[in-house]
Amino acid sequence: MNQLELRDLQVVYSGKNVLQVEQTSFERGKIVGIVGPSGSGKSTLLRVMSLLERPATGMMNVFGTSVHLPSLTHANGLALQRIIGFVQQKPTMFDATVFDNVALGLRYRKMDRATIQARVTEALKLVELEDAEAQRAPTLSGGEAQRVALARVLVYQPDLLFLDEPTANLDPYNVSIYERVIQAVHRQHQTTILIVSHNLQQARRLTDRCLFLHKGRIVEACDTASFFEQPQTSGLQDFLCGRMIY
Ligand SMILES: Nc1ncnc2c1ncn2[C@@H]1O[C@H](COP(=O)(O)OP(=O)(O)OP(=O)(O)O)[C@@H](O)[C@H]1O
Repeated sequence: MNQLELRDLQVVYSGKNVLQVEQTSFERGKIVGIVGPSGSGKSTLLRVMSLLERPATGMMNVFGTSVHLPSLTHANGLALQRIIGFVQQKPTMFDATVFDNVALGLRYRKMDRATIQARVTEALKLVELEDAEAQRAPTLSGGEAQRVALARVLVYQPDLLFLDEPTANLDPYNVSIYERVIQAVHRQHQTTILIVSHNLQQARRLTDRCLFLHKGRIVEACDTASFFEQPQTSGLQDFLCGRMIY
């Protein structure tokens, strides 16, 4: 099965339903944008799909393998976790060199030194930070840190790449590097990419498909051109026009 699918997903915080998805699927090898107002559940959705958080209910089927998310243990989820690359909104840089930060996932996978060296060099070159290998990661600028965070997941060549507001707070130069990298990775590896973005132009530039999340529900999901040119619901129409929606 060439799909990533969610069914009967529900996330509840302090008695409040913050995410409720009956069914949605993502075609393998596509870039999908997730947009919606602040607090609509976008980051929660990515955290749950990255297995960092367990929902109250929900099944996820990843290319034919089905998992019951609430009961998934760390040990049972490990194989799946290893094909997922998640870059969080505010990535943590460990107090080590850029090289060691990027090598982390490969060391967990017990790869040999030569492979680690080659993969890290390649990933840093891709994000245009090959000269920063020896720099202490906490001294990086915000834009550089975001690119290192991306290199840190690209280095293990994930099948699924989840990006949460990857270019918020970056200048146009860093945004364009970041977008080029995403497109190059997608072209080369046909990675399935989900990207949360408040930058509607970016969602339009990068994605094949978009979904609109409002109050924890997927209200609209379609190809990117239709999403922006023919929004069906008043919620999405208002959102795209910059009107406050409730
Ligand atoms: N750990 C938590 N405990 C309680 N409530 C939470 C927790 N995490 C998120 N929430 C709530 O869940 C809702 C969805 O949050 P989420 O961060 O997923 O929204 P978002 O769409 O990503 O927002 P933004 O665009 O502002 O980043 C919000 O109302 C938020 O306050």
